Amino acid sequence: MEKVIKLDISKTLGFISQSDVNGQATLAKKCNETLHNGSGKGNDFLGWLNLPSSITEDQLADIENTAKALRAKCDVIVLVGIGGSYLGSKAVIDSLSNYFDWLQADRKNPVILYAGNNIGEDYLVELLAYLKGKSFGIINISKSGTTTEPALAFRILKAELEKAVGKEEAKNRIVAITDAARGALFTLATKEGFKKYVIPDNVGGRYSVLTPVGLLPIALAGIDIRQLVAGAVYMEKETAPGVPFEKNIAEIYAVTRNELYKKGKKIEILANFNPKLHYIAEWWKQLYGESEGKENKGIFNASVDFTADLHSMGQWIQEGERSIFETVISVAQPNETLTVPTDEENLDGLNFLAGKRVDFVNKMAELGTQMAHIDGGVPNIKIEIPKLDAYSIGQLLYFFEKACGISGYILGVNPFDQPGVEAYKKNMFALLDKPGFEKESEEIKKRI
Ligand SMILES: O=P(O)(O)OC[C@H]1O[C@H](O)[C@H](O)[C@@H](O)[C@@H]1O
Repeated sequence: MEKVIKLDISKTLGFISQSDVNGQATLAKKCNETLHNGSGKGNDFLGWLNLPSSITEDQLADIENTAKALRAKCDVIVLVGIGGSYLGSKAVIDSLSNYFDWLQADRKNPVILYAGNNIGEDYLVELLAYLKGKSFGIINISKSGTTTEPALAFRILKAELEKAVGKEEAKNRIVAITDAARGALFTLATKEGFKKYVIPDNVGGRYSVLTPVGLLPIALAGIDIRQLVAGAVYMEKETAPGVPFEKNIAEIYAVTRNELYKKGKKIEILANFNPKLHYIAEWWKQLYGESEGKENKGIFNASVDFTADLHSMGQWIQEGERSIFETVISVAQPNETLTVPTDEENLDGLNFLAGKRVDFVNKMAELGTQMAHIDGGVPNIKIEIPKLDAYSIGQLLYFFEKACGISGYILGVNPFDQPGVEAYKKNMFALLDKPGFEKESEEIKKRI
């Protein structure tokens, strides 16, 4: 079996035509070239493009050593971060770990928990209660170093860690990943003497999974980051502008989704048939949503976990407004084997499946769903990954990143900024009387 991911757009034809797709080949190629020659919008954020092939042995070894040192000290690691500062790690860790990993008592790797991605008071209190008496460490990730949610969680967690092990030992258990020279987290980490990793200036948060932002937590979870990077390196080559359009899956995916969008398919639903992929979709939603949703345009990104959501959103997908298309991530081979047992009494009527793999049942659900949805007017793009391993996931991440850059340029937006995210922050700061927001505070309070 080939160990590469495959893209199949044949089930969109009928909604769009092959000549619609081919007709955009030159534009897609131009957009891909524009990314590589750095002449497009947001060209100060293109560091992710060659990231896989430029990661050095020293960088990988350093990350692995830090992971080893933390692993030796900590049974639990709290990853503090929001958006691009945690979604990539969680996506990879969840997709490549035993689903019940966090319940295992005899562990080789620390449990990874998350904070700073919400402002839930109960969440933090319950987390602190869990951490009591545990040997824990913190990885604090913030590109800007000024994001409120992680800063707030870190302040609380750091105080707790210092209370538990003392200020000196806490320093050995805290790693900060942030800007090279700016931001509150940079200042704090420098002053306190925490181990620091840098998020390069030219890599935006949602494109940062292959920097220490993703690699350190992923390594801590016991995942082979070299294989992850190797998969991304492979995809970097396969999606380069020199690769002809017919073979360039990033260009084809970017074109296909834009052609569907032009035909009124304004919502893309990323579907999986494996619960471990849930957070890959969450990561993908930030990647595409923040990259393309601007200037009053852009596909709306949604996601579903099948077959669970066939029993909830399945109805809408089958018969609701015909404004959607579906992109399915299909895993060709499971890592484990389980066959349906025979039951003499057959009271549940399932003996027709006896001896069949559970994955065979899943694959028939997938095929049946694809056919039903196409019949219902939902174009279907299929992305097949060979199996859930680090090499395949590395390919998948880079594939989505590359296609996103191309797709954003096809749409005509800057895929590397996110000006709209500031609106809620400004209001929140005004409402909280943050120093520097006095005028906004006065204004907003009149509106309440
Ligand atoms: O890493 P940080 O600077 O803390 O940013 C975390 C996240 O929040 C911001 O508001 C942006 O919208 C995201 O793109 C970013 O990933």
